[in-house]
Amino acid sequence: MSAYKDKDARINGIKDQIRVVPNFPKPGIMFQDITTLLLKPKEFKDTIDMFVERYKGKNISVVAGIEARGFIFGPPIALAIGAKFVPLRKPKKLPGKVISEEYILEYGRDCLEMHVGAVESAERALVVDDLIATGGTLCAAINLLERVGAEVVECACVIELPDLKGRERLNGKPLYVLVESH
Ligand SMILES: O=P(O)(O)OC[C@H]1O[C@H](OP(=O)(O)OP(=O)(O)O)[C@H](O)[C@@H]1O
Ligand SMILES: Nc1ncnc2[nH]cnc12
Repeated sequence: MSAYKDKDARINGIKDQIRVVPNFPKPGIMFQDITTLLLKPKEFKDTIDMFVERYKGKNISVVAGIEARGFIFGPPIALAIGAKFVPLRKPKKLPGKVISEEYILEYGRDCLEMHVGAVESAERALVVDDLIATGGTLCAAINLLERVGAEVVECACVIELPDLKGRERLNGKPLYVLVESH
């Protein structure tokens, strides 16, 4: 689902603050830069508020944020809905026992890890990131959570690159995005 199609008045303001940088980090990539959105308190707050309005009261006990940019949007959402925040990190960053999932990116390969014991069986989880491109990263995050028995209620991203069809890799898990970029 995309809030963009709902024509919420806040959406255009959010979209306008995302800078598109051609050919970064590699030729042919149109990089969606959310650091410019973070410089604008109103639009940054609108972004968080829109997610909080959607997920408050949905009995979500864990917000899982994906390194690095999911660490910007995930924690304020978690605090506002009364959920814990669990970081899903790149390899060798977490000090405790972890489970790992490898995945393929638009511009390379990577791996996500989660601390064993951070999420318990039957918990209701929301996965948060800034952007879905090919969907490989979100797919790895969903797998990590489901391996420990959690129910992934939805994935939430600020931006979707719909041309890359990442949604189709989420095995039917719902995805909610605020902005589509072509
Ligand atoms: O849908 P996908 O094709 O998997 O791509 C989306 C992922 O790519 C970006 O992160 P990146 O891997 O560049 O890491 P970073 O946030 O640490 O820079 C973005 O923040 C998502 O996490
Ligand atoms: N085009 C893009 N912009 C920003 N982050 C990305 N991650 C994968 N593709 C991306």
